[in-house]
Amino acid sequence: MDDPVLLTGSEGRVGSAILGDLESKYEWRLLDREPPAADPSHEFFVADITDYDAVYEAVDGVGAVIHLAGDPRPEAPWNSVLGNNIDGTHTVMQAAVDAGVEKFVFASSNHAVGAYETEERKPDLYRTHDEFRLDGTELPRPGNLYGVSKAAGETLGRYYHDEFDLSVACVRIGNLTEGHPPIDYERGQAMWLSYRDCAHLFDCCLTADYGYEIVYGISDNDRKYYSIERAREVLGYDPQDNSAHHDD
Ligand SMILES: NC(=O)C1=CN([C@@H]2O[C@H](COP(=O)(O)OP(=O)(O)OC[C@H]3O[C@@H](n4cnc5c(N)ncnc54)[C@H](O)[C@@H]3O)[C@@H](O)[C@H]2O)C=CC1
Ligand SMILES: O=C1O[C@H](COP(=O)(O)O)[C@@H](O)[C@H](O)[C@H]1O
Repeated sequence: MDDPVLLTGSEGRVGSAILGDLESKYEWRLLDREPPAADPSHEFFVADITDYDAVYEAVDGVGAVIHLAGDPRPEAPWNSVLGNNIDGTHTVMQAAVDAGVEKFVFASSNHAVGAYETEERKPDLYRTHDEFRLDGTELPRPGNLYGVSKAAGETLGRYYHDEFDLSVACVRIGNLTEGHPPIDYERGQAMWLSYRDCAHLFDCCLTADYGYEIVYGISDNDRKYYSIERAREVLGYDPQDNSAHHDD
């Protein structure tokens, strides 16, 4: 990717994992509604993603977008996910298509499929002996309104791919935690995504060729109920971390 890359939600946790490893690899444009904490070393747009004109200005001239901005709270209320996650994602995708962007990487979530974790399956599906796997071909099954908003973002991506030929990768991110997997939290350990695997996976999304993809964003954990085979095959994802290699 020789053209600049727009990173929305750059001031958050996922943004810092991505920039931590990839800052010097791409020419970044950063966008967040919060101003940068320090002097930014990249072009920075303070804007709300529901503001089409501001987003278009940021996206015009980039080759790819990594879209992270949104309300990340599983308990977020409808008015917030409707505005920040659904309207915001629609605005960024529409502006990307209008500006002729080729590739769009969408931060989806494990919560788009959270309701597959039924009482019958829990807690066994969080453990190594259990062979239950979601692989991205299943229908969305959200367990909260936040998950509904992520499923909506994936569907918007499908539409913009089919109608406008935008390459779209939806990454159903698990639990991004810095330095070590979540402690005393089996579910979080099964879906742990380390910072370096996060940066590597989004790097793969910028460099691989694809049409429309849904992949899971977790490290290569022994415990897992999300398959990472599609991410390996299509994107060349080769994670280095595993929650089993930590003591907690
Ligand atoms: N951290 C995690 O483990 C996971 C994160 N995700 C998704 O990844 C994305 C990033 O998550 P985090 O970095 O953890 O969240 P975060 O809250 O740390 O960062 C989100 C950033 O987006 C910005 N933002 C929010 N609404 C905005 C708007 N309307 N306009 C402009 N900027 C806006 C915020 O100011 C913030 O800097 C979110 O879409 C979240 O749903 C998905 C699964 C897991
Ligand atoms: O989508 C998200 O998922 C992670 C993990 O979910 P949790 O239910 O184990 O907390 C969450 O931490 C993050 O905030 C959210 O955006």
